[in-house]
Amino acid sequence: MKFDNKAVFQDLNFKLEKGSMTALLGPNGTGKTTLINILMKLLVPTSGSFKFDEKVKLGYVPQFRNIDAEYPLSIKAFISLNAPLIKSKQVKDQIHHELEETHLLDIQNTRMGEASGGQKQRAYLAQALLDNPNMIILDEATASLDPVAKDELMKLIQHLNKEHGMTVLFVTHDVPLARKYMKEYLYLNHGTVKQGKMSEFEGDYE
Ligand SMILES: Nc1ncnc2c1ncn2[C@@H]1O[C@H](COP(=O)(O)OP(=O)(O)OP(=O)(O)O)[C@@H](O)[C@H]1O
Repeated sequence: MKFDNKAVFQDLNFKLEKGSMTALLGPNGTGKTTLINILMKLLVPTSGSFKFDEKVKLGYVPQFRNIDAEYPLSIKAFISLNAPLIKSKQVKDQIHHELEETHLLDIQNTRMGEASGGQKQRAYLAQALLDNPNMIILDEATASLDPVAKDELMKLIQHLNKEHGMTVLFVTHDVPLARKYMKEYLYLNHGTVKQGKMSEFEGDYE
């Protein structure tokens, strides 16, 4: 991938297996977000190609960013933004199910603006789950969350992987967190990528 003739990375060659849990690691500015944008087809690579199995359905949880304290929608209404305006019983049931799955049922009427960082990220996850993805990409979704909220989100991701076979690609700078929850790593640095088992990841680039 090049921007203005400057290569961000080249000769990337990797494969993500169905049901894998991969941390996408790398120093600032090495192209993690660029790579994700390519995978999500938001960016076209300068050259090269990639292919998803035709059964792959992608979901996405964005980087943590704070929502205005005055934001008027409830957690439930926010999640429902990703559902048709006129909601069939089936859609209503699914919203209920995703609220339950992400442990937000009891606080579904709390305003998003008042929710904690962890609750907001779980709401983004619930919103993504409404599309029934079988692969989920998380872009620094735990950055700036406190340790308890990080663990809660990661445990949920782990549950989705174990119980629902969800393939996970998790962009993070948090190597200890990746060691705790991820099974594989992709390490982007010096314009190329290394892949391996998270338990064998050496190096602390921070
Ligand atoms: N649209 C763009 N036009 C020009 N340069 C870009 C564009 N998008 C990204 N870049 C450059 O590409 C490089 C990779 O950026 P990217 O945001 O993908 O890195 P990153 O690994 O996600 O960084 P971080 O860890 O800080 O989030 C950077 O040097 C960035 O300035």
